[in-house]
Amino acid sequence: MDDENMVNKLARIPGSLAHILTCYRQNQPRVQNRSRIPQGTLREMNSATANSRSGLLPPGFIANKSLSRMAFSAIAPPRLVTSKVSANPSEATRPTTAGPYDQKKSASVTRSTTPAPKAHARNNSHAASTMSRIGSTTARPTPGSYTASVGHGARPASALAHSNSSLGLRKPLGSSVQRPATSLDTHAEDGAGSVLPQKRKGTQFSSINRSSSCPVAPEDSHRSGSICYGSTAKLLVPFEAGPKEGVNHPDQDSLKALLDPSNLPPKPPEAFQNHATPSKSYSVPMPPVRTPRSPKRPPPPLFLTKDSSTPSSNQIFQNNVDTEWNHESRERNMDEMFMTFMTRMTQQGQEASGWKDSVEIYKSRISELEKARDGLSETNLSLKVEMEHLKQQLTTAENAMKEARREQEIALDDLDRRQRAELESIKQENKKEQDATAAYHREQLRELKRKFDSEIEDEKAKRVRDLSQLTSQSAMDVQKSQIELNNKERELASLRTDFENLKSDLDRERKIVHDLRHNLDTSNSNSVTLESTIRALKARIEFLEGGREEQSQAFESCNQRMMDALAETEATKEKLRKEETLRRKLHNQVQELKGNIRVFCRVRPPLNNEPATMIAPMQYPDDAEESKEINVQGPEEKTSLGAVTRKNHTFSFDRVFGPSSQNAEVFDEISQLVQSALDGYNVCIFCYGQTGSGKTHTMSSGDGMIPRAVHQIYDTARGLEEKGWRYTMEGNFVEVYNENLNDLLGNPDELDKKKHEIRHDMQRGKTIITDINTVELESPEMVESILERAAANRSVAATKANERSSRSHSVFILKLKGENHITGERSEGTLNLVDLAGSERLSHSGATGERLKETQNINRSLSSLGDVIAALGQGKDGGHIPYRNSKLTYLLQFSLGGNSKTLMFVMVSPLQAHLSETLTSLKFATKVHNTHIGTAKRQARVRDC
Ligand SMILES: Nc1ncnc2c1ncn2[C@@H]1O[C@H](COP(=O)(O)OP(=O)(O)OP(=O)(O)O)[C@@H](O)[C@H]1O
Repeated sequence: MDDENMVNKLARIPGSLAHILTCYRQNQPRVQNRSRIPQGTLREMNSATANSRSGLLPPGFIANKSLSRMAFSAIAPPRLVTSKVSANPSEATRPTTAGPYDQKKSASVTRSTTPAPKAHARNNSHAASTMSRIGSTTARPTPGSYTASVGHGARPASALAHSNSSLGLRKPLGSSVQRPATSLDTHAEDGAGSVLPQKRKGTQFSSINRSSSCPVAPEDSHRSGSICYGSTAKLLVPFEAGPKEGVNHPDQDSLKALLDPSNLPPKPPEAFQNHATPSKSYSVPMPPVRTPRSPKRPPPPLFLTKDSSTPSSNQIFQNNVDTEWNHESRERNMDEMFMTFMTRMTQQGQEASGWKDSVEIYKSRISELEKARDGLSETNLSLKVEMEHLKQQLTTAENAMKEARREQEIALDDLDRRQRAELESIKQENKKEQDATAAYHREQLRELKRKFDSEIEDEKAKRVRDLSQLTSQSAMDVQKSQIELNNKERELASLRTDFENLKSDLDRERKIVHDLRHNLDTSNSNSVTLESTIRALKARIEFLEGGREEQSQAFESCNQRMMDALAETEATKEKLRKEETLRRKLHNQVQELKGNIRVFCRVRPPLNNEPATMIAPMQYPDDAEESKEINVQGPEEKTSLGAVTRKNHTFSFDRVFGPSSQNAEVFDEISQLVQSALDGYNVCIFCYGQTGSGKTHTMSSGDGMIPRAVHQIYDTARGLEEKGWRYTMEGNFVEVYNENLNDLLGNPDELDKKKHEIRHDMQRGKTIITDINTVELESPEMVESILERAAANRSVAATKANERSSRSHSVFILKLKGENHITGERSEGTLNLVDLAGSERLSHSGATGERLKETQNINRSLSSLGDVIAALGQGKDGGHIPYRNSKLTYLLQFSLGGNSKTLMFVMVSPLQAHLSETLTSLKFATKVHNTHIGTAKRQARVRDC
């Protein structure tokens, strides 16, 4: 009673669960779900709710927890879950009053919760039509709608609903329905005890989720009314089995039958499966099910679980018995249950006939399949034939392929052979090219070697030339130093002389002073004497004034004697002039008698750095007498018997000067030729000999022939002044180098650059050189400056090229013009002092390049000189004399002819090393010496007086 009171109290609370249940009981439309809850259940719920609110847990709460949850879930508004989407909505919404054997309205069962319209379309071809689930719709709410079906394809995913729709659930309760055995299924049967193959359990024919991985959560399952059974699933079975649900017995056996997997509908035939869509949705021909409609409202649902804690159906039933329901309603229920049972029985009968129809359908299907199998067999046979044909083609193709492979191998072999042959030929060509390239490179190497050798030779020759140039430069420097030393010595001597003179002057002054003092004394005494003399003279005047006539006569006699003396003096001078003319004539005759070309030989002394071992043996047989011979021992020669012998070469000249001879002695011999130049003759004195033999020393040294000649000329000219002669002297100093004329008194920078031409006045016998500096020698001292200037220019030129003194001819030209103002005579002579270049032979010099050119020019000019002398010696004065063969002979044309006097110095080196050149020079000089040049002609004119 307390509970009832409590329930009543709760029922009065609007919105409370008890209130809702009360309203529901009174058929008041307060909620959509009009579930009828059994009193017992309601009481339990009320009790649980009360306990819950009071915070006390009633006994068995835990065991009944899920049940309580189900209770809440049961009163919740039905949830619409689409478990199947019919391909034909009209069919889905069609009432379940369709004919049970209408195949178009056969049930369609799907496992998928997703719509699969195509599956329905395909199933149509197998006479599987969509079967709308029989059940109530939302438009017709059912109070116990845990299995609330859907309208228009939307219904809760109720497992029971599936059960109803499946074939298995249409069978009578407690019996398993085996699907028709077909030939296709035989292989799938596993033992006699199994009603269905194990693999088919829980497969396509049931929408009951058997695995623990139920797609719907347990709680959701409660709401949706689906059944998930497994290890953790709780079973929710609608107590109120709606007519469309097919579960009309709330007893335990019926529930077990529902849950028995063997009651699931059989697997559709394989042929059907073959045509099933991948969506795993398929249709099976369903036996016609006639859905009975419950004439009355179904009893209130009974909540059951599979758990042991759930009271069994008997208990429930016992509880129901214990409830306070009235008997009338129970009788009504029993009647209804009986009616339902009867309906079910009738339905089962109808289903049995439906199964028979299904068997018939299966049989026809089997026959169709057998036909199909026959067709497939034929197809298989044709395919085999085709396979055989293909095998033959394959064999043929393999043979062809082998043949092609063999041909390809042959072709590859040929190609390989050809490539080897080509490779071999390429190798041979490469080898030839390499040989040719190597030969070409060897030739280039040889050419380069030759080129480098020649360059090395040139460089060596150049170095040798430079060395020689340096040597000669140093020799020149030594010579210069020696000249400077000589000058200094001369200056010192002159200073000493001056000192001596000053000393003597001082002595003389002292003597003069002494004399003056003495004279003063004498004068004093003389003055006394003079005074006495004056007195005596006064007495004499007085006496003479008495004898004037006698004195006049004596004066006239003295004057006459003086006039006689003057006449006698004039006669004497005239006689002297005549004697001078006669002397010149006689001098010239003497010179002519001596020969117009004379040869002197001079041997220079050994130098300090030349020991006696280097000196060649030379003897001077007539040194004490005339000194005209020289004996030279030739180089050692081996006789046929092996004895070493030396030839004696004796040469005879106009004069031979030995090593001890001095320039003064030499000049004495040539001074007469200088006099001849003063007398108006052309004189040519040249030195011939090899380099270093003493030519420059003889000709141009401080006491050489040139300065001595100038001094002599000055002295002679001064002496001739009293005889009426006045002389003017002009000097030129030129150089013939490489057949070019250079002015040694000009600008040194113009050496070898400025061109000078030689012009001859054939009528006057004069030679003119263009653009040449002429120095008038006003004093004999000027010749020294001339010589120094020329030597300086040659040294400058030597630094530019080589030793010019030995590689060029130098010609000092002194033009002497004399005029006798008494007699009117004029003379014009030329003195040429020539220092020839070294006469060494080309083969001995070993010269190359520029030096070779010099040597060739030197040899040519010396050879031309010899030719000219030889031509003159042959008496061809009127004939052709080859003066033009060289610049030197052309320059000396009027000094080498018949009216000129020529003196040749052959200079000899005392060195053994120069012996060969010495002999050559002496032989050449002998030839010149043996030449007789015709009578010289004096260039003198006598002015008509
Ligand atoms: N009679 C001599 N007495 C002393 N020394 C001499 C004599 N003759 C030559 N010499 C010396 O010998 C050296 C060579 O003489 P020199 O230069 O005159 O020869 P060269 O024939 O003129 O040579 P180059 O042809 O090169 O001019 C000089 O040092 C010179 O002083």
